[in-house]
Amino acid sequence: MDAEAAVVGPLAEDLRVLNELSVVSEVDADAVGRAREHLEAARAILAEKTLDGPYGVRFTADGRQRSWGNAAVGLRNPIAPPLEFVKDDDGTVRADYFLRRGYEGPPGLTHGGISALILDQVLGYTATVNGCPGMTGTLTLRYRNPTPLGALHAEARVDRIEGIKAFVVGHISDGETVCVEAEGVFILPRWARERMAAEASAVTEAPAQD
Ligand SMILES: CCCCCCCCCC(=O)SCCNC(=O)CCNC(=O)[C@H](O)C(C)(C)COP(=O)(O)OP(=O)(O)OC[C@H]1O[C@@H](n2cnc3c(N)ncnc32)[C@H](O)[C@@H]1OP(=O)(O)O
Repeated sequence: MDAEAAVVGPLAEDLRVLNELSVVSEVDADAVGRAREHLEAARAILAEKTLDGPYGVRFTADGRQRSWGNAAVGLRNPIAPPLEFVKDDDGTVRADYFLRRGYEGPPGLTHGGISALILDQVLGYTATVNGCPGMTGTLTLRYRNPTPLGALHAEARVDRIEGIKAFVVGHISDGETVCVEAEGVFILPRWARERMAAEASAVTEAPAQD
């Protein structure tokens, strides 16, 4: 982990813990007031200098991609569980992750929208690392069984690629039972196709160099 990650990663982790405590703390009103004074002091420090827009995608000096603001994988984003992916030799992508009690939907269970967030990211990443990057065109979910909170597993594989479209399938399980199944269509957008075509044509038309 680089030096910046070592600073901002723990901040996001602190905020994940605070998110959960906001839901489950049972301290009295006076204690909540005291905690909020500390949080206000922290907010004022962090707000001293901020970006003007979203974090976006940045690159390290050695070319690695940083999606630190991403809501599913972002190192800096306390909303992200975060997910960390492992790619198998056959192209399957897996992630073991842990959902705290702040991700609750039905009582005691994972919110269905959070499962959608995770599957969107896992399936989209799978398309990308298998050579067919694109935006989510369609994501279809089947909630087969209730999804608990806590330790969970997601995985995905490319079913087929048709030109600019990757059809990816995956699921979330609690380690034993499949809870949510997903199918996604990931499409290289028209603007990206046009840019790639323009770049290819510029290379073809460039005068030969001696
Ligand atoms: C390391 C990086 C990892 C990245 C992981 C990312 C995970 C997260 C991904 C997201 O959350 S992305 C955010 C959610 N998605 C969007 O906001 C996408 C918004 N929609 C669009 O940008 C465009 O509608 C889209 C890129 C999906 C398609 O626009 P195009 O102008 O490229 O479509 P076009 O009309 O040229 O159609 C191209 C083909 O796709 C098909 N198509 C278009 N829209 C579709 C759709 N929505 N679903 C399925 N197929 C679709 C269309 O029928 C056609 O098929 P054929 O070539 O077979 O004729």
